[in-house]
Amino acid sequence: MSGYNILSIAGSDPSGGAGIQADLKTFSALGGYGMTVITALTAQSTSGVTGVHAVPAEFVSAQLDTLLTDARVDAVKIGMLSDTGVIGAVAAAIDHYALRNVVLDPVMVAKSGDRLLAPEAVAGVRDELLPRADLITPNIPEAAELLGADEAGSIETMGAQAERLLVLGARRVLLKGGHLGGADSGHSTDLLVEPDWPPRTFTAERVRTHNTHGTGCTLSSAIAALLPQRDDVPAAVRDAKEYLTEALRHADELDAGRGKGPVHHFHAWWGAVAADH
Ligand SMILES: Nc1ncnc2c1ncn2[C@@H]1O[C@H](COP(=O)(O)OP(=O)(O)O)[C@@H](O)[C@H]1O
Ligand SMILES: Cc1ncc(COP(=O)(O)OP(=O)(O)O)c(N)n1
Repeated sequence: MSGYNILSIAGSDPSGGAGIQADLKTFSALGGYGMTVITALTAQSTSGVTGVHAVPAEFVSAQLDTLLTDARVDAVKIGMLSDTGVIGAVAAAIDHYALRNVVLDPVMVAKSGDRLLAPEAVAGVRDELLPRADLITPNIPEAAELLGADEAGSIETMGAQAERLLVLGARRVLLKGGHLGGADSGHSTDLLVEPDWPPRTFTAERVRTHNTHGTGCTLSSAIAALLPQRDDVPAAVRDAKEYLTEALRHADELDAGRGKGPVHHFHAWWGAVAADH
């Protein structure tokens, strides 16, 4: 037996830039075996979302039960969830199957501005899933929605909001700084906050590209793929960010639509770097 099984519980993006499709590309590039439980279909391109068709909660449970009574799962990435019924189904499966290495990307709104989680379901993510995940990876607007606060405008406020998410029951928070403008906009800094450790920052060059569709999905699925390999959250975050930054550097090579294009999962590059770790 070799290799790790990584499960994505998320929505489908036909453009291939975000959601289940981005997750599977990431898992494969990082040496994982990808599995999927689909929570919603979106009609989506690089230019935006024109429709969402949620999978009924009972059928999300059926997918989870069928898969998890058969296969070992070494890590889980949770993305788009749509509604409270689906949130309940996923929370129940985490408990029943004692899922580990659970990374929750609390997806709420696509970069195009289209809503992917019903506003009334935000409380469900906060109360049902946030305490069950080993790591949550909100962006700045998602952290603000979870807290009912204004959006952070500095690394200091990001730190304070991440601490508040710990108080709400999160085990670890990676607050992503991609939406932060301002003085240090030549860099892209994320903040990892966990109990009993000083906050850690992960900084990369800010890649000058318009093509950033799926950055959040790629980062969270890369962390999930790397957690069983590294067995250390900061090391998995460090290497996942390195993978994402390289995928962003190659984004302009793709021609996948007229809007905000996807990042490029550049397999050959990771093969070379993986050998160094
Ligand atoms: N132009 C960029 N160059 C480098 N890293 C970026 C860039 N834009 C976003 N990132 C990184 O991508 C990840 C996700 O970004 P963010 O925009 O904060 O979340 P989301 O994609 O969920 O909205 C973070 O690690 C962030 O630092
Ligand atoms: C089906 C689906 N899931 C998640 C997202 C959001 O993805 P994200 O990585 O945050 O990238 P953007 O859409 O914000 O570029 C999505 N769009 N679709």
